[in-house]
Parts: sequence; C-alpha cells; structure tokens
Amino acid sequence: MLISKYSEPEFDPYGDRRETEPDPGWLAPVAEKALDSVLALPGSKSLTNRELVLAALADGPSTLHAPLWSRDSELMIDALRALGTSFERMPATGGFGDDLRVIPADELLGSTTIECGLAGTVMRFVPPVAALALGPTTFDGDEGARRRPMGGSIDGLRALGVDLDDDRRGALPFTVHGTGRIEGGTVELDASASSQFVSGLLLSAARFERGLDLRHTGERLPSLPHIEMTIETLRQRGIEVASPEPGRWIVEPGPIRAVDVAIEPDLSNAAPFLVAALVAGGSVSIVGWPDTTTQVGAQLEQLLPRFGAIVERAGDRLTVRAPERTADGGRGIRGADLDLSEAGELVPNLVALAAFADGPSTFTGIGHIRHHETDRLAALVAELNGLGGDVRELDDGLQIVPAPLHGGPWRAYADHRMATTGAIVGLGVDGVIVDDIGSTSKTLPQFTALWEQMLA
Ligand SMILES: O=C(O)C1=C[C@@H](OP(=O)(O)O)[C@@H](O)[C@H](O)C1
Ligand SMILES: C=C(OP(=O)(O)O)C(=O)O
Repeated sequence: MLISKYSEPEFDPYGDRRETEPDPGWLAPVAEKALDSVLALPGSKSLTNRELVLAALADGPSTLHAPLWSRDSELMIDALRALGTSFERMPATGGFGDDLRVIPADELLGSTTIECGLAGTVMRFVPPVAALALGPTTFDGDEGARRRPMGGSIDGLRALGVDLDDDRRGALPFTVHGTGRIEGGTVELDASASSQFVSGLLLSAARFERGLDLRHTGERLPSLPHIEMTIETLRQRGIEVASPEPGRWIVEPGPIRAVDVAIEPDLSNAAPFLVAALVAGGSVSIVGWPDTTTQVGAQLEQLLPRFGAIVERAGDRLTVRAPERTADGGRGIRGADLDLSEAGELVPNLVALAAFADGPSTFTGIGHIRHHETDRLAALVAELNGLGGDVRELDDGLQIVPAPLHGGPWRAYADHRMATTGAIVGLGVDGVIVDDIGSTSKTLPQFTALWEQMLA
C-alpha cells in the first residue's frame, strides 16, 4: 500500500470505543448445581481439514457431510479456493451447518497469498498443494503463527526439489514457487516439533510423480494418532499407503478418489464438557460418539477414569460421571501420572482437571506443545499460578499440585484450548475472567452457547 504524507489514517469503526471501553472479558460461569447434560458437537477440525485437502486433489467432486464450520476450516477453504478449487454450500443433512461440495480445479494455480491464521493444519497441509500449483504462493498468518515451527514442511519440500523462499528460515511468511508438479521420491525430515510435517506431505503425496518414501529422523514423534488419521483418510480414497517400520511411510502415486464423507464430531472439543462433569459434579453425555475412530479425543474414554471418572458407552452416546464426593465434601478427583505425547491437544483441559484433584499429577511427553497456538506449558503455568495454583514446568511436561484457587484474570493467548481451560477453572472458582473467549472460534464457534446449554 502506498501511504502518502497527506493520507488520512485508515478508518477504524471500533477505534474510539476500544480506548474508552476495554473489553471486559468473559466471566466464566460457576457451576451452581451438578450437571445432567446431553450435548451434540460440531465436526472434527482434523478430519474436516484433511478431507478438504484430499477433496481438492481428488479426481472428481466430493461432498463433506457435517463438516466443521470454524475459523480453521474456513481458512482451509479460502486457501484451497485461492489455488483454484471451487466450493458449493449445500443444505445440511445434519450437524451444525451446511454440507460442502468440493470441486477440484482442472489445473491448480498459484500467484496468490494464503492466510493461515493460527491454523497448524493450513500452514503445514497446504504448502505441498501450492507446490503442485503453477506460480508463486506466499503463506503468512497471525503473529502467533509466525512463532510456530515450519522447518519440517519447508525442508521436506526442498528435499523434494521444490523452490521456496523463507527469509525467516523455517518460519512464516514464506513463498512456494510452484511448478505444477513434484517429482517425489525419498525424503528424510525431523518431525519432532509437529506430526503435521508428516501429515502435510502424506496428504499430497499420491499426486507426486513417484509418490513418497518419507522417513522421520528425530528422536521422538508426537501426536501419532494424527498420522494414523492421515493414513486412514488416504486409504478411504483408494491410495496405497504402507508403514513398513515406525517413522517411515510410503505412499504410492495414483489418483485420489472422489468420495462423499461424513465428518465425525470433534472428540477433542468434547474434552472441556466431559471434564466439566468431574469439576461440577453430575454427568455429561456426548451424542454421535463414533464406534471406531482415529481421533485422539477417543482416548478420553480411557484417560478420564484415571482421574476417577465413571465412563459409559451406550450406542452412540458417551457419558462421563463424576466420582462419589469424599466424606469431607471433596470432588473425589484423583491425580494421575500420564504420558500424553500422543494426545498433546488434550493437555490444557486435563491440566484444569488435575488442578481440582486430591493429589498431584505429572504429564510428560509434551515438550512439543510449546509450539502449539501458544507456548502451552508456559501459559498453563502462568495462568494457573496467577490464580493461586502450584504448577511447575518440566523439561517435557508439567507437574500439577492441587492448591486452593481464587478468581482473577485468565489469559487465553489467542489459544482456543487455553480459553476453554479458563472456562473449566471458572466452573469451580468464582470470578475467573477469560480475556478472549472468542478465540474458541478457531475450532468451536458455538463454545459459549454449548457451555450455557450444559449449565442450564
Ligand atoms: O494433524 C492434526 O490435525 C493435528 C496434529 C497435532 O499437531 P502436533 O503434532 O503439532 O501436536 C495436534 O496437536 C493438532 O491439534 C492437530
Ligand atoms: C494444536 C492445535 O491446533 P493446530 O491444528 O493449529 O496445530 C490444537 O487444536 O490444539
């Protein structure tokens, strides 16, 4: 933009109000009674954004039933549209919004800029698609997104012969100079900072001339279930994928079949509601819980009993009940020592649960969540300790010693899961004010409405 000496400052309709009326934040409601709630949840972010990419690369139009409509999925739609994909919204057949028909481009075209927001799935899954497009595509995102590691994706594409400019070396913003084709072949990359480096390459790999033989070289690999999810979505579209040994994946080249898919509810977004049953007492049920799934949120069924929860499955309904109250009126929540390397995205909500337990908890295997929407280890320590908590950061985890908490401000750091964690703490502690509950729009724009429904 050319700014001349005489230009007026850009008109900001909220400018004055922001100065005089600072956002008061969201006063988290305290649970006044035991819960008895049955909830349905919108579609999975991880499934929606994988299916969007695969549908855009497929050999014909695909329909997504009950996809997630949220900031992350809409950024993915915008990104793929910018590369030439067409989308048609269709009346819902269930779920929380329209269905979506995805019509692949005849030829993917770059010469565009893609806004990733704070979405890891957009910044790591779309660059290979941009390399398959003709022309340069520049990627950028929120301030927080520029702090998220991109080295795995960038190095992986470079090793495949793709030309990229990354002035900030391994971080946004960067430009992919797409030539319309990727030769493919053997690649090594270190995905210890994020499994999404692997998923991003696997999702596009069937469109590489020689497919992909990918090896992870780092010492640890977080969020394995998310890689399993990627493999499963590829297989559903007729792609041959093998994993002959841990940390190695082979994708054969070939057409990506156009299929209609129903998106499962987001089981990781079930976490705050299910945890609420233990903090408030009573029970919370989620309907539409799939029989089998690759979503890591399904592990809540095994994880919550470690804290004393009673979990039942009846048909498509998962119910979590609080344990018996203790003789002195305590919640009866137990502390738990857990390796959460597979389930990093559940950590913030489980930390809130551990803060109300009757003994300490230690969560390990989660150093990589320092690179999520914010440094989640530092953020959880700062916010809980700010309310009187006793949380300590470990090399690759957290130790949570329950302590009496008091009300006060809770910063979300633009992180949806920090915001929902503040809501959980606020159920049990009067006066918790979340500064940015709107950040839940990243994956669950209906969060406050569902929270109120749960408490009604
Ligand atoms: O592929 C995905 O859909 C995701 C992978 C995981 O990322 P990391 O491997 O970076 O933890 C997870 O935490 C994130 O919420 C979603
Ligand atoms: C880490 C997360 O998101 P992203 O897909 O942006 O990595 C998350 O949702 O917890």
